Amino acid sequence: MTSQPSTPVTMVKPIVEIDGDEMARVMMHSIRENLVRWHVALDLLSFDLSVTNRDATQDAVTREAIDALLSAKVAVKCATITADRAKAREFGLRHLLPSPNATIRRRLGGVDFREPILAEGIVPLVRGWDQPIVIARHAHADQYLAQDLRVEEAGTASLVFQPATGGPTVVREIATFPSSGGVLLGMYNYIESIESFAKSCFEMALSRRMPVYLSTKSTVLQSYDGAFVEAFERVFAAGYHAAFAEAGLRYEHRLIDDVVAYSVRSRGGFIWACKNYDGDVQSDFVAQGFGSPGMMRAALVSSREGAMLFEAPHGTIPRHFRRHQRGLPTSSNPVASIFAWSGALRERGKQDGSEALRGVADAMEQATLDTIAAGTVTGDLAAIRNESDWATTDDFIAAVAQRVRGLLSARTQDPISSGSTT
Ligand SMILES: NC(=O)C1=CN([C@@H]2O[C@H](COP(=O)(O)OP(=O)(O)OC[C@H]3O[C@@H](n4cnc5c(N)ncnc54)[C@H](OP(=O)(O)O)[C@@H]3O)[C@@H](O)[C@H]2O)C=CC1
Ligand SMILES: O=C(O)CCC(=O)C(=O)O
Ligand SMILES: [Mn+2]
Repeated sequence: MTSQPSTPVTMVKPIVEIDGDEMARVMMHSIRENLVRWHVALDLLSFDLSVTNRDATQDAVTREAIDALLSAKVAVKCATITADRAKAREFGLRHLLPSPNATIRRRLGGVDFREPILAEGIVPLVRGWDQPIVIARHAHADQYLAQDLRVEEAGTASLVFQPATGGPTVVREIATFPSSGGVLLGMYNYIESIESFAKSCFEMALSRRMPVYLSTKSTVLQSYDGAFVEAFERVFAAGYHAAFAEAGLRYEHRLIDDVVAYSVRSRGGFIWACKNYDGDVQSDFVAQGFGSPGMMRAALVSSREGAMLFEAPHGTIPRHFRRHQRGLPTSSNPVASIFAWSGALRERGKQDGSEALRGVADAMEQATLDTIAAGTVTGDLAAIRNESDWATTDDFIAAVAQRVRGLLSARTQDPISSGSTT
C-alpha cells in the first residue's frame, strides 16, 4: 500500500459474508482485506461454510447463514465444496451433506442471473460474440433437490402422488429393473416458482432491453418441461406482451439443442432462460466462450423477501489451490470474486441509500476493467491471448487496489462527484 486510505465509508446495515473453500476462499479474503476494507468500514455477519465447518456443525451454519441473509437482505458468497465420497475421505468428513448452494437456493428461490464480464482487450473465444449472453438460471429444485437412488437388485420403481385432499393416489410405473440393478431419479418443481422465474426473466429483459429465449426439452419431457413452457406463456400473455411489443423485444420458447447452436452463431445480446441444471452447465459454457470461468458475475435474485446473493459462479478451483498449498505462485482469475464483492456493496448501497458505498463498488469494477485493458491479466486470459506473461492472483489484486485508490481519491477531490460518506 503506497498511499493513505481515504476516510472509510460506513455501512448502515451489514452484509452477510458466506465463506467457502480452497482457492476461492483465498481470493475472497484477499479482495476483502486488500481492496474492500481499504475503503469501507466493513460491517459483516460472517458464516464459515467451509466443508469442514459444515461437517462439524451438521450444516447448522448453512441454515444460520440463510436466516441472516433473509433478515439482512444482502450476501456475498464464496464457492464451497460439495463433498462427494472422495472429498469426504479427503477431508475426513463424518456426514455427506447436501450442496450448500442447493440448500440456500431452496430457501431463497428465484433466479440466478449470470452474465459474462466483457473487458477491452479480451476477444471472446466464440468469435462472433460481441454482446453479453445473460443466463437466467432458475434457482429452485430439479436435479438439486432430487431423490436419486441406486438399486442393486431386481424390482419395480414407480412415481407415486398422494393428493393432500385424500383423492385417489396416482401411480405411474417407471421401470422394471433386472437383477443387476440400476439408477433412479425423482425430481420436482413448483408452478409458483416457475411463474416467478418467468416474471423475473421478463422484468430483466425490459430493464436490459434484450429478447428472452426459454430453452427446454418439452418434446421429451412433455409434462415437466411442458409446464415451464406453459407458465412462461401464461405470465407473458398476462403481463408482458404489450410492454415487449412497445419495446420491440421478443419472447420465444425454443428447444435447448436449438438454443445451444443458436447461441454460438449469434452475436449474443439475449437473455437465456434456463432450467436449473441447464443454467449451471450453460453458464460455464458462456463464461468460457467469452474468455474464462473467472470472468462472470452472478446475482441470485430471491423470489422471497427481496434478498440478493452475489457470488462468483465458478467453483473452488482445487487444481490451483494445490499449487497455492505448495507455496507456488497461482494465477487464478479473481475478477468474478471482485464483482461478487462489488455487487454486494452496490446492492447494500442501493437498499440503504448510500451513494458512497455504490461509488466504491463502481470504482472496484472500473479499476478491474482498466487493469485488464492496460494489459495486466491472469494466466487464463494470457493463454487465450497467446501471451506468456501473466500476473499472479496477488499481483492482479494489488494492481486493481492501486487503481481503486486512484479513482476514489480523484473523486474525493472533485466536489461535484464526491458523495457523503454514509
Ligand atoms: N458456487 C459454488 O459454490 C460452486 C462450487 N463448486 C465446487 O467447486 C469444487 C471444484 O469444482 P471444479 O469442477 O474443479 O470447478 P472449478 O470451477 O473450481 O474449476 C474448474 C477449472 O476451471 C478453471 N477455472 C475456474 N475458475 C477459474 C478462475 N477464477 N480463474 C482461472 N481458472 C478458473 C480452472 O482450469 P485450469 O485448471 O485448466 O486452469 C479450474 O481447474 C467442487 O467441490 C464443486 O462442488 C463448483 C461450482 C460452483
Ligand atoms: O452446488 C454445487 O455443488 C455446484 C454449484 C454450481 O456448480 C453452480 O452454482 O454453478
Ligand atoms: Mn456450476
